[in-house]
Amino acid sequence: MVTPNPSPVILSQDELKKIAAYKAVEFVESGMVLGLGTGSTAKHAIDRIAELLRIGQLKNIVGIPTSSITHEQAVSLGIPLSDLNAHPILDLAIDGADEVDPQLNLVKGRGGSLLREKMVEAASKKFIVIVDESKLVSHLGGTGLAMPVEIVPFCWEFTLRRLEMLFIEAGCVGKLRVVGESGEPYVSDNGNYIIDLYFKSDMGDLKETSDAILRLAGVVEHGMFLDMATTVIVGGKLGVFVTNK
Ligand SMILES: O=C[C@H](O)[C@H](O)[C@H](O)COP(=O)(O)O
Repeated sequence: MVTPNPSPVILSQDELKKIAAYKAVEFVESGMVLGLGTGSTAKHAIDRIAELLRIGQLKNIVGIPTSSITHEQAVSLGIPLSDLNAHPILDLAIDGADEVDPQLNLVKGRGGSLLREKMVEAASKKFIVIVDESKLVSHLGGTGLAMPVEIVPFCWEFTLRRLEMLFIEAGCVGKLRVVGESGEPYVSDNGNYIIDLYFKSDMGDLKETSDAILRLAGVVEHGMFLDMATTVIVGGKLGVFVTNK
């Protein structure tokens, strides 16, 4: 489905994110338990949900945040929150992504959140992904950008080398994510480190790649979200595109 952009004005990337986010919020209904995503696109959706709650167009929403930063945003906007213990099944989750392939597989986590996102989104009956069109790729990892893997801090260099060895034929290089120029490891919401994997050639079969990473002791989770999204909403210069699985 395509909603054409009626405006001839050139929209910024952030405006395209906002359009996708607002479209996703049209799928939110009163009484829903909602997974609240993380990142600059999800932030727009959360702002919009809070606005609709404020003006009474939405009622009785319970939000399940996917990161501490989203938790803070939702609290500051007065969105009622809970967790997976109290709500093991969610009606809908809305979140951004770093890459989306034609089968609606995703790379997520370049902003540092992936484990809580995956837990919440895997527990949702529906998962709407919101992106601007720059996130669309023909195959995951083909952009040469990072595929994040969350690992335990214990002997992280050992785990990094093991990850590289797994994909040595694909020319895989791993880098510990650090905070700015400090050189200090980035620490996730869960107290873990993140290794960014860069593939010189194709990642290969995605399911096999996923399984191989998850089999490695020391790995907590990775940023490939395979077969999880039920809908992707893309904000593009020609309009908003909605694709359902
Ligand atoms: O780690 C961050 C999350 O997975 C984000 O949802 C993802 O990076 C997309 O973020 P943004 O909407 O800011 O591009």
